[in-house]
Amino acid sequence: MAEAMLSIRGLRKTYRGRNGARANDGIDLDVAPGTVVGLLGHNGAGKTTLVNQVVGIVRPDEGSIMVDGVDAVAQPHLARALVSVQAQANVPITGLTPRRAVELVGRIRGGDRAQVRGRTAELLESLDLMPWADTPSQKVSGGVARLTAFAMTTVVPGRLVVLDEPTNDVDPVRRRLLWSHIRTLADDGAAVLLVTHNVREAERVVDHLAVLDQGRVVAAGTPADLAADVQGALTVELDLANGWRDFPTSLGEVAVVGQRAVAQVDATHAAEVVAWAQAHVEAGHLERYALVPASLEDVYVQLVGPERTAAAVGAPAGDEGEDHR
Ligand SMILES: Nc1ncnc2c1ncn2[C@@H]1O[C@H](COP(=O)(O)OP(=O)(O)OP(=O)(O)O)[C@@H](O)[C@H]1O
Repeated sequence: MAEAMLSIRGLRKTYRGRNGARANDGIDLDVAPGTVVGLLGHNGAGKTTLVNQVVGIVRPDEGSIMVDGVDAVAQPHLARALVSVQAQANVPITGLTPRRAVELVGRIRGGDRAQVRGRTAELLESLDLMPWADTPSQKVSGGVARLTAFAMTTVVPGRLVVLDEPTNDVDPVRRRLLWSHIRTLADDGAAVLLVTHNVREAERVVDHLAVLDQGRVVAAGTPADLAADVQGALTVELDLANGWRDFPTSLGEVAVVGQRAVAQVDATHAAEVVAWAQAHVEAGHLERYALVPASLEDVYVQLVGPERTAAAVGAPAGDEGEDHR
């Protein structure tokens, strides 16, 4: 990997207060120019805390954060100038239109008027936002507001671009446009740190992934490295007819949600499973079935587990603000 634009070592942060959440517990992470690094993790895993420390909103207890050789803990204002951030919550743009908001940020970030105008039009066009370009912000949908926030972040991108859940609220067609923009940002030389829950889609654009769980990196590598764990595994998806539930023991643990059942099977049992499923389609017990290679999302779920996810969605530790700069 080229020399890192963002280099994090031994990052620790515990929020003070009643519940004392240990949000980051010794994180190491590098993002090189020209690459997209995906940061995955369940709700409360510590992703936003990490981002907030990179941009100097939250002060780490321990560890170092270097942005292009600048010590972001000691000199957050210098580091911030090198970073563009799309925060998890959209910055309010009341009184502006998407076009005005994007142009304004471009000018604030030092872009020249004509360049900013051109780049804004290009972004609005390619994200399919032109129908709302000149609509007052209070009348645009959540997805359009999210895409506008992305355009504001990338109109004059920093050398490090941090995107915290950029696809939230965005429809599937525009999500594709967005993913391709994210890839282009890196291909044009930016180092991109992408926080997302959308494992399936992120897999197509990231070069490296880090999975956070309870404030620690529990797995890291390329999508292929991480998916190697499930090579040879298949996922069978069944659409059940009329509440039918008679699964053979060879399917192992079957997760049923409503009329949909999902199980992992070994590739060596594929023919047997297909024969079984086909017979039950013909008998009217199954509407349809599909056998697909196990995905990175399956690896992710194995790593962080649904029970952890449920536990993490508890009440926040409180103490808002005290630890903020
Ligand atoms: N300002 C704060 N004061 C106290 N605790 C906090 C604060 N911000 C976050 N926490 C706690 O720190 C832990 C990590 O939170 P964080 O927001 O970093 O997770 P996350 O991975 O970004 O979650 P999500 O995907 O839901 O945004 C959680 O237990 C959370 O409740």
